[in-house]
Amino acid sequence: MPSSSASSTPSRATTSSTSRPTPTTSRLPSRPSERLTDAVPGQQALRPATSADLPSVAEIYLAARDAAPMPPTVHPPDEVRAWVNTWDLTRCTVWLALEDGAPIGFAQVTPTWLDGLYVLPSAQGSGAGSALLDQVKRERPDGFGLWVFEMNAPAREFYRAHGLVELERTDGSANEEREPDVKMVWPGSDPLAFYRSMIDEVDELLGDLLARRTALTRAVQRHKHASAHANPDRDAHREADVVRRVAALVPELGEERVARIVGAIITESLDAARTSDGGAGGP
Ligand SMILES: O=C(O)C(=O)C[C@]1(C(=O)O)C=C[C@@H](O)C=C1
Repeated sequence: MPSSSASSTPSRATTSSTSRPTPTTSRLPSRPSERLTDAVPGQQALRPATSADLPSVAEIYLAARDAAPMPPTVHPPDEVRAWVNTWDLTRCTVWLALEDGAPIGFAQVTPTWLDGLYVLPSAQGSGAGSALLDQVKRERPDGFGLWVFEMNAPAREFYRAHGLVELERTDGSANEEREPDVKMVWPGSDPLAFYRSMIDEVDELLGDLLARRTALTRAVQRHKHASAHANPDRDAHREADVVRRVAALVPELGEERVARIVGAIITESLDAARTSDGGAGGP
């Protein structure tokens, strides 16, 4: 079943890829200063959910998902109900939107992710989605991320209209539904710090990958030299093949730029292989 966990900043590996917001569109103005804890007849209110609310939360989730342009849930409704019932409200916060005291929507938040924001189809356009999102922004002033299915155009538009930014797209191979999705972020009160901390995380991965790749270039070179290979240093055909494969993964850069990047990596790896043993190159 889907689960969520927290990380210092949003990253693909730590989100529940099944949490998909519904297309909540706000016709009423959002009310950022509103912090109601008690229901007022005829009006909407927000309050944190308790475990006693989880059955209602599950029904909102099922109804909202059903009506949204989202793929069907992989799990049958009773499994979804049982899963929602396991949510640990000491590890995530669930905010409820209420109308006349009855739950009409909810937002599930971890320290760095908005794992889900769903509003009953009958309450969409009532401002409940905006009120929930404003509450999440107040609670997470340093920013947060979320995943939304690419096909869920109304939800993406809703988030864009509320200042969230689309950052990454996937082919869906990592989510349960196998549907392309999009990572969106709200960069919080200090966007530069938010984006930089995300860059730091990616750079860490990049550094690990560079270390692994450099070690492999060294190992291939040693093998080629030891076996008197016909083409011991550069192999243009092989490099062109590498560039094609990498470029297919980064269409935004295009083959020419990728060729320059891959060329620099190989040149510097070959240089490192010649000038030191690097310790981890293996036999
Ligand atoms: O595949 C090889 O033959 C290598 O030597 C490895 C490698 C690389 O690092 O990918 C390095 C140099 C060659 O020009 C092609 C590729």
